[in-house]
Amino acid sequence: MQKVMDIKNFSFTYAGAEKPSLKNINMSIYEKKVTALIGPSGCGKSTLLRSLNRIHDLYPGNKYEGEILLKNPENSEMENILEFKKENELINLRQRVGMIFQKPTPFPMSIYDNIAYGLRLMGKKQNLDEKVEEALRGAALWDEVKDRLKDDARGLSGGQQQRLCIARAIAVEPEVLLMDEPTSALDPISTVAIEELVTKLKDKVTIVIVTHNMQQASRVSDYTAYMYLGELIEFGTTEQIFLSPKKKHTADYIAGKFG
Ligand SMILES: Nc1ncnc2c1ncn2[C@@H]1O[C@H](COP(=O)(O)OP(=O)(O)OP(=O)(O)O)[C@@H](O)[C@H]1O
Repeated sequence: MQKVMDIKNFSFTYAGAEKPSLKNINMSIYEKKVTALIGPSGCGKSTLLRSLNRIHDLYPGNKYEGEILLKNPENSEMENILEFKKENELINLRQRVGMIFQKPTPFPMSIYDNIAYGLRLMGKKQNLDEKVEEALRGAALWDEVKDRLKDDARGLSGGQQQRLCIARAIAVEPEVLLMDEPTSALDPISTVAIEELVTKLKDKVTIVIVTHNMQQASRVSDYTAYMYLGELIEFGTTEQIFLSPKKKHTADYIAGKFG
């Protein structure tokens, strides 16, 4: 199995906080697989996810220790993203490691421009119509919006907006897609649509997903990381974590005894 990211002895402390929110995390993210981060509220799932594309750095003063390595697709070398310093390195990183948030965040512009925006920014201005269509098809939204591409994206339903955000993210061809509880604001039908999409997308992109919903983790992921109080308690294939966890702590959480 190919690793696309490798997290080594990673600790993270928020600016002004006394204690680290993540302590000595070691785990790998495997290419074209879905990895779920699970654990009770406050255990550090979102903090870890947001470290993977340095989105924390939109606020200054956070402290990173250890390494987060990302495979360079051109030469397969693993590069430490914690060493990226220049603004353009970080912008490029966030294009390579995209992010989908809990609440859909469409830009205040048309459906078409939501997708075209990032492509134009990257100078990918040729065959824009085809690229927009491909991204919307990839996010299973094309049929629903093809006759209203010029309409304001904010007029879409919540589930459609989330798929639009996924289309926007995949349009710039990221290597990894981070999803922070992408269905928590959605109804059950929209949730099923996003879960099916996650399964379909892994042909093209590696996915890391934070979820509170254990059934969701077991349905969509190949690997699962169980976290507690800022530490990684257990990491393994989803089957192993759910059916034969090695640690009692993991077993108790999966059995719903706490959290
Ligand atoms: N901006 C911040 N500044 C300081 N501490 C923070 C900040 N954001 C989160 N924390 C702390 O970091 C720890 C991990 O929080 P995080 O949001 O990553 O947990 P989580 O597992 O994603 O929780 P939830 O499931 O409730 O979203 C918590 O103790 C939290 O209080």
